[in-house]
Amino acid sequence: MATLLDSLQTPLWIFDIERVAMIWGNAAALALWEAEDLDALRSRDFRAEISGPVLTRLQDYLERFGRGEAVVETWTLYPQGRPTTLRCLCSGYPLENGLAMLVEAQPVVERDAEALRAQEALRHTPTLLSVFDAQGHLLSRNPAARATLSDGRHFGEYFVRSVDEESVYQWVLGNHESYSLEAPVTTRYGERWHRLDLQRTTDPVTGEHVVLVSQTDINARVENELALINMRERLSALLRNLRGGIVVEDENRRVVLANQTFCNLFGIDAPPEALEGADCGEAAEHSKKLFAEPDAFIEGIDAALKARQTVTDELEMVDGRALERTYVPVFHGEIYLGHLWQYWDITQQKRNTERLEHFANHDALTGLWNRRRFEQSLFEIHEESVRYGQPYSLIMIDIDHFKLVNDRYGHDAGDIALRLVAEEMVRRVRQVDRLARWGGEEFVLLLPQTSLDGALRLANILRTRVRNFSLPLVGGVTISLGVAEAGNNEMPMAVLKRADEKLLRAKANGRDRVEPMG
Ligand SMILES: Nc1nc2c(ncn2[C@@H]2O[C@H](COP(=O)(O)OP(=O)(O)OP(=O)(O)O)[C@@H](O)[C@H]2O)c(=O)[nH]1
Repeated sequence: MATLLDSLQTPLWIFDIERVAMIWGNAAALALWEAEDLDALRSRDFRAEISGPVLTRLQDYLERFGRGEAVVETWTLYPQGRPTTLRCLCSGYPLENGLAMLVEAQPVVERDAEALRAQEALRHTPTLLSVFDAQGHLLSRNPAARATLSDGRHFGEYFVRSVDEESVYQWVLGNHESYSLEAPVTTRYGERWHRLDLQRTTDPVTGEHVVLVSQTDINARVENELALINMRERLSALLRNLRGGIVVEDENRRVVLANQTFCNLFGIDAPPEALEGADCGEAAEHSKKLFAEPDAFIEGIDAALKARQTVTDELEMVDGRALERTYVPVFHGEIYLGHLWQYWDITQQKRNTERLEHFANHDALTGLWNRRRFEQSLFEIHEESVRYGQPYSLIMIDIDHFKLVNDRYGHDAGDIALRLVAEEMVRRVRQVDRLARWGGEEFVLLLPQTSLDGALRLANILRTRVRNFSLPLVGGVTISLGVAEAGNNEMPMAVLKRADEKLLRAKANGRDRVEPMG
């Protein structure tokens, strides 16, 4: 019997799974396991050769062997270093105190081995593979497809939207070799985006046309793309609707995006979309003539691009408009992606500010500085005078008997008289002199770099001019003037007080005069 078994080409062996030891093997098995004789095979340590998971699997088989079942396993051994794939029929072999495993091994010819390996690869690949017949009925699936896709038996049940199903049928009918699409499909985890590659091929079993579908999950990528598109759309809508003019440039100074307000501000007739891709350097050269200082417009751009820091400046246009320009560099981490220019028409805002500033500093009736602005200037001149050791003088001026003017000719005529007297005095003083309305019918004149003599001379000239000045309706008025030169380290308010005292004296001494007498 042993001779018969030894003459078989089929390797046979009995393996004690519990002890992880070989009990017996025929001659073909000894050759396969590269053992000289049976003793060598029996004394071999198989714990080093059989992996843990395989051993666990074999131990699980014991129960099945006990029920009389056989199991088919595919193993690859390496006698003389050559891979030899074996299809092994494993069954139970009774021992005195348990069960061993009888293995009948059938070497697999190389072509079959390849097919088996390919089958194994398909079993483990994460790509979902399905085979459909030409009518779209499911023929088979790999484990990944089975685990992921819903139980649908027909191709059409894969797709969430019928439009995709439609296009695939078009392909099936159109007799093309392959077709790819990205579409939302129904999976066990809900609706997911998949990339599907369809390949027309021949069924090795029936010889009929079949369709092999391999699919991969691209949900994360599609979601990112959708989020990006969504964000870009929202951003463009935001920029388009901004009240300011916006132009976004890439790192090569090509327009990425502009809005309508930008086109309006720069007098561009084309729609903002037409600017995309335009060279901003050239466009700026072309637009510089719109600005009161064309070179400053270009220099501002160059400086901002060089510094790559957010900066804001103001530009005056030849047509009188004022623009505020802000440069904002755009970075992704360390990488410079380009920049954004923002232009606001601030003409009205500037006018409002100027108007407010004027109201805050000027007297509404005469247009002269008011007391607040005058005092500010007085302190500045005082500082200068202390620093450079230069004199300055003050003249307090009051119209004589002005109450009578009002009483006789009315308040409106009084107003006109006040304004005209102020204008007449302004005409005579120097550019550097500061005439202000101190209040009521009283004025104050600040004369930088002027000593008492010069101030007295001017005071008399003013007195004469006003006295000789003809006023509508009223006829004429006279003024009284008190003059004081600032003393060393004398505070401005003290100088003012002295000038006021002189004015009171001029009034007391008969009006239409200057005190001190020159
Ligand atoms: N029309 C007009 N009158 C003003 C204004 N401010 C002050 N006055 C008037 O100026 C007059 C000043 O009167 P007073 O302070 O008595 O002095 P005066 O009549 O000029 O007499 P003397 O200064 O002593 O020469 C008052 O009648 C004020 O109502 C103004 O803005 N418009």
